[in-house]
Amino acid sequence: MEEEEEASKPALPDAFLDFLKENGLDPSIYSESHSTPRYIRLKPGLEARIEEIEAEIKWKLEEVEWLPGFYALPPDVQIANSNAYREGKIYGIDAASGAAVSALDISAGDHVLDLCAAPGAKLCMISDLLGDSGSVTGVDVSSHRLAACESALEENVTFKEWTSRRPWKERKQAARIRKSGAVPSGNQLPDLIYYGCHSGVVGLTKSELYQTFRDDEYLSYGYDKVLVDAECTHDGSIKHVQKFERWGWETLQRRVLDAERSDGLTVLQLKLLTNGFRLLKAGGILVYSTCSLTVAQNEDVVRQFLEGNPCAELQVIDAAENWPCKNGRHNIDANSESSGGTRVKSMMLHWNQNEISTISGEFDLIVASDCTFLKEFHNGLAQILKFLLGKMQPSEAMFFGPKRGVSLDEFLERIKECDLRFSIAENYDA
Ligand SMILES: C[S@@+](CC[C@H](N)C(=O)[O-])C[C@H]1O[C@@H](n2cnc3c(N)ncnc32)[C@H](O)[C@@H]1O
Repeated sequence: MEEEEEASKPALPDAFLDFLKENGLDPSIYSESHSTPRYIRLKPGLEARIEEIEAEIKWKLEEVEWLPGFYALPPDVQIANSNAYREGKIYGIDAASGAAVSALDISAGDHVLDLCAAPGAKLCMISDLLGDSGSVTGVDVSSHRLAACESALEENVTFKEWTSRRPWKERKQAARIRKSGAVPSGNQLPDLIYYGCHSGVVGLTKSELYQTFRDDEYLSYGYDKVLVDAECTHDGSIKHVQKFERWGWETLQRRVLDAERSDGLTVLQLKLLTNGFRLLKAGGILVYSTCSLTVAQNEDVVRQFLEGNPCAELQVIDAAENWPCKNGRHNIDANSESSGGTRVKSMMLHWNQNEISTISGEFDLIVASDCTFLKEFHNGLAQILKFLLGKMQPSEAMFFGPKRGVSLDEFLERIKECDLRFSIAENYDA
């Protein structure tokens, strides 16, 4: 029995096993690494030609039911020499990468920023989903990784431009369009920009990119969707960890386990997330993803970001309902079961939403925290409160939040205009 257990143990060095233990991760996920399938994505529009593609790669593809356009195949099936691959009918991309892109909920005409784009698997998929509408901007700091990205794009999508820096004239023009409030025109082919850390993104200058925004200044311009697929320790990529068998386990120490590097990484991750959010239009969607499984590089980074950016809101990913992993909805369902006879339900509600007749006048008590921060939403928020509060019985809304500038006073003016009464209680810890 002991021998059997020993045999099924993954052959990982002790230092990595300690790292997994410290981070509460189960080492058995690495034991199947040699049989973990690889994934490909089919170019949209080729669904009817799947049999022809299977003949070209000499393998029957297994559809990934929860991720449209994705297929699994065993790790030892070679596709690189097949016509299907060479002609760009299929390309290799992990299902988890596909999930991150599908969480962006890309629609035709979107302007998308991929902030850590190289080597470009997700960028290819974003480009595919946009077709010839909208635009995609890829950014990365590593020129050699961007070279790989450029090749991937050349093989898989058409793109307009590859530049280390947008020309001054073009940046000026983009800044003028932004100041005039005009929406950038659609039908742009992907605009690939290697721009180091700054300059050229939606017309922002370097100083604008790094300036601190005023409370009421959060972007009415910017990208519809932003992907921050941050630099990380890659410990969650089973295939990546497997490569250390060839590279030598000693390099794992430097690349994954070095605590100092991890601390530096979490600072970088938070900065990337914060910068990505700055470039997101109000009401846009940002996806933060990593291929690490540690809480420090994921939940902790997101928590710190949300603490510093009260106007950002965490959302349940609608596309994730059928994903074979834990998600927000799983928690909501678990909580609703633990509330006895009380009905618990979640829904998305936009403050300026008009069509909410099914829940209007339903609530005795509404609790909200820290949401009076954005002036442009004060009217919508005050009106929706009036709409939701019960009219036949006494009802009230409680707002919690720190006092910031005059935004609360201004919100209360809108509350008065809606004929609602209010009182303020201040109670701060020393
Ligand atoms: C996880 S990889 C991105 C993978 C890519 N999204 C894909 O699907 O192929 C992280 C990338 O972040 C880049 N990176 C690291 N620091 C950066 C920074 N300050 N700004 C932009 N990119 C950065 C790295 O060069 C690396 O290519």
